[in-house]
Amino acid sequence: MKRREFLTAQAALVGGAALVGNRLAAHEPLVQSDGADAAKASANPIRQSVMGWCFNPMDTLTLAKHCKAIGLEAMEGISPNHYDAVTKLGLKISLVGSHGFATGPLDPENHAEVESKLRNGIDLAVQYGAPNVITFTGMRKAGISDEAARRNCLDCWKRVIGYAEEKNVGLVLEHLNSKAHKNADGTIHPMKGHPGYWGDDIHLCAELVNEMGSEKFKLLFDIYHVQIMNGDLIENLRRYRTITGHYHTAGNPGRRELDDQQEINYPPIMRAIQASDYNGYVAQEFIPTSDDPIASLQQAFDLCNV
Ligand SMILES: O=C(O)C(=O)CO
Repeated sequence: MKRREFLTAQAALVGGAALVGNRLAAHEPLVQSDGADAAKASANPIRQSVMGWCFNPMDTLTLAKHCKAIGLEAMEGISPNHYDAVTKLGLKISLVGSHGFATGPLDPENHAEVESKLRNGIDLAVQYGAPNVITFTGMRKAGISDEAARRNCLDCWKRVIGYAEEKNVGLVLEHLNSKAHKNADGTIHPMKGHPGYWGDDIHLCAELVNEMGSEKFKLLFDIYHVQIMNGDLIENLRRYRTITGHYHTAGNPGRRELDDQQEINYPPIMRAIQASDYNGYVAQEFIPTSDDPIASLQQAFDLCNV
C-alpha cells in the first residue's frame, strides 16, 4: 500500500481518533461499527497455517499432508530441516523461528545470540519465501528495570531491522501471557503460559512496535494470549491491525481446540481480521485434547474459514 492510501485507510478506520505518527495510540477510542466488518469480510479468505509443535509427537510430514488435504496454505513452528519436504508438497512457510521466548533482547547478555538468530532467520525466510521471522522480548530479570528492558530490546532489534528491510522480510514481536497454568498434578504447563515474560501486555508490545518505526517490524497478535492478558479482543485487534503482521489462535482456557468448550468466539474475530484487508497468515496454535487431532485441525480450519 502506498503511503497516501495507507493514511486514507487509517483515517477511514479510526474516524477522528488520535494517531501517533500514522498509528493509533493505545487506549484511544475506536469508532467503527460491527456491521462494517461483516460487509468487508467477503472475497478475502483467511490464509491459514499451523504451528507444528502443537501436534507433537505426530511427525511433521504426516501433519503436512493432512494440512494440504484440509486446505491450509502454510506451516510454521517446524524444523528448517523439513522446509524442503513441506514446500515440495505445495505448502508455504508462514513464519521462521529465531531465538526462543526466554532468551530475548531484554537482557544484553543475549544480544549476540538474538542478533545472529534473527539474521539467520531472515536468510532462511528469503530462501523459502516466508514473510516473517518471530521475535520475543524475553523474561524479566532482576536488576533490569522496565525502562532498561525497553531500551535493550529496541537497541538489539534496531541493529537487525536494516537487514530485514533490505531483504524484505518482517520481524514480528509475539505478545505472550505470563500466567502460570497448572497441570492436573500441580506442575506448571510449559506452553499454556510463560510466567516472567516481559512483553505480556499487548499495549506495551504495540508501543515497542511503534518505537521501532519500521513497516518491517510488527506485532504477532496471539488471540489466546491477548484474551488472557488484555481481553477486549476485537477492539484490540482493530486498534492494532495496521501494525499486526501475524496472528495465532487457540481456545481459552486450556490452549485447546476452538470448540464449544472454550470462550473465544472465533468467526467474528476472523471477520474483523478480514475487514482490515490483512493479507498475512493466521496460524492455528492450539494443543489438541481429542483422540483425533486432525479432526480438531479440520474443525478449527472450518470455523476460521469465514
Ligand atoms: O506460547 C507461544 O505462543 C509461543 O509461541 C512460544 O513460543
